Amino acid sequence: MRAHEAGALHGDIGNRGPAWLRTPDDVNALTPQLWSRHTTRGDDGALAVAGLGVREIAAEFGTPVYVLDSDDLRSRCRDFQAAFPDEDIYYAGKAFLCRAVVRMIAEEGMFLDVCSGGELAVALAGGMPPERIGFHGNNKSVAELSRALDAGVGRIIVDSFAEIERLTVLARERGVRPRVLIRVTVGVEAHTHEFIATAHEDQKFGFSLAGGAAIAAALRILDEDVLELRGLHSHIGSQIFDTSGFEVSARRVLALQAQIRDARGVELPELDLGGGFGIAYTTQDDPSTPHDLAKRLRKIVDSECAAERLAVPRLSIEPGRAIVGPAVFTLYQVGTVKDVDGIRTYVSVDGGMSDNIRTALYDASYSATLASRASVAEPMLARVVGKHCESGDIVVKDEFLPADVQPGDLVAVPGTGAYCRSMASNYNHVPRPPVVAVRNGRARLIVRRETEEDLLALDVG
Ligand SMILES: Cc1ncc(COP(=O)(O)O)c(C=O)c1O
Ligand SMILES: N[C@@H](CCCC[NH3+])C(=O)O
Repeated sequence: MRAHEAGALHGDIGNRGPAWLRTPDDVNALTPQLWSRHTTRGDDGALAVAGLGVREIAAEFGTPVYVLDSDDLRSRCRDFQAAFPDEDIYYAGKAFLCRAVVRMIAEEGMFLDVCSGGELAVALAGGMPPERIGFHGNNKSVAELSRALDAGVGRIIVDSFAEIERLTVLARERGVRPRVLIRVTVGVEAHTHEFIATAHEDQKFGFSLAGGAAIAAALRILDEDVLELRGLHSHIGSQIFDTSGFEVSARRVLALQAQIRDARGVELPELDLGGGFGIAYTTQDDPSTPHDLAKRLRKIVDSECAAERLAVPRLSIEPGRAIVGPAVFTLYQVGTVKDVDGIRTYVSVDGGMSDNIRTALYDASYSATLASRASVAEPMLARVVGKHCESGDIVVKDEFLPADVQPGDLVAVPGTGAYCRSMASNYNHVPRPPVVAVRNGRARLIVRRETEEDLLALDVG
C-alpha cells in the first residue's frame, strides 16, 4: 500500500478527495495501467473486454460480476516467465483460485502456491501436477499435511516446530521423504499496510532469524533426515513497490544459508523470495515490470552469494496479485445516487464489501469509471459504496465520475482480480458474484453466481 492511502478513509469529511486526485481532463478516459490489456472504450462509449461489451456481459450474467480478461492473465504469466526463465514461478493461489484458473496457470507452465487444504483440493481438481505445488500455511493440520503427502506435492514450506514434528511422523508412516523449505522471518519492515506485511518480528509467520529459531529448525531437519531440506523461503509482504525490502531479506536469508553451510557443510540448492509485487490501483501507483524485478532480484542474490561465497541457488518467486489483479474488473449496476449536501455524493452499487473487502480492511484505494456509456457531463467527485448494512461499506473512496451518473448505469472498478473474490463473503446474505472469463469476444462462466439456495444450503434447522 502506498503512503497516500494511509488514513484517507476514517474520519475524513468533505467532498475534496485526497490531494493527489486530480480532476480528469476527460472523465471517460481509461488509464491504461489500471485496466486489463484488452479493455477498451468502444465507439458506442461503453467498455469492452476482448471485444465484448459490458452491457452484453451484464445482460447475460447480471451484476455484480467479476470480468476476467483471460488472455491478460496468461500474458502476465508469460511476462514473468520471460523475465525469470531459470526460476520457478509459483502463482499464489490465495489471490484467486478456481478450477479454470488452475488450468490456465498449469497450461502456462506455472507452479502454484496453496496455503490450505481447500486450496490444495481446488489445485488438484484443476489438474495442477502435484510436483508443481508448494504448500504453505502457519498452522497446517495433520489432515492437510497427510493430504499433501499423499498427493505428492512438490514442496512443503514448513512454518513451525510443531509442523516439523507432525510432518516427520507422517512422512515416516508413509515411507516418503518430502521436500521442504523453511519459512524464515527475516525481520524486514516492508513498506506496506501493517496487515499485509509478513516479515517483521512480531507476527505469526515463519521461524525468526534474529531469535535463532530459523537456524534451529534447519539443523533439526538436517539431523533428522526424514525431510529433504531444499532451501529457505522468505515472503516480506504484499503490494510492495520498493525492492529495498527484498534486498535486506535476501541478504539475511543468504547469511543464514552460509551459517547452515558452516554448521553442517550443506549448501541448500533453492531459495524462494516470495511474492508481494505491487500493482496499480490508482494513477499514483507505478509498478515495476517483471523484467525490472528480475534484474534487481538477480543482482541482489548474485552479490549476496558472492559475499557469502555461496553457489547461487535456484530461485523461485510467488506472485499472486501481479498475475491476476489487473486481469479483472468488477462490473456493478448503480442503484442510487445520493448527494449529501455540502459533503459528498454517494453512488450506491449492487455489491460492496462482500465482493471487495479490501477498502474496508486495508483502507485500500481503488478507481472506477462509468462503464455502460460515455458521458459529456462534468466530472464529479463521488464515493462508490455498496449495499451492505455498514457505513464502512465503501468500494472506491474517491473518484471522479460524470455528474450525470444515474441509477441503471454500469460502473466498473479495475484491479479486482486479487483478493476480492477470494476474500468475498456472504455478509447480509448477499450472494457472491460470478466470475466470467472473456476471450476473443466470447464470455465463459467460470464461477457461477451464488443463489439463495446456496445461502440456505448449510442451514440444518
Ligand atoms: C507466502 C506468500 N507467498 C506469496 C504471496 C502472494 O502475495 P502477492 O499476491 O502480493 O504477490 C503471499 C501473500 O501475501 C504469501 O503469503
Ligand atoms: N489479502 C491481502 C494480501 C495478503 C495475502 C497473503 N499473505 C490483500 O488483499 O492485499
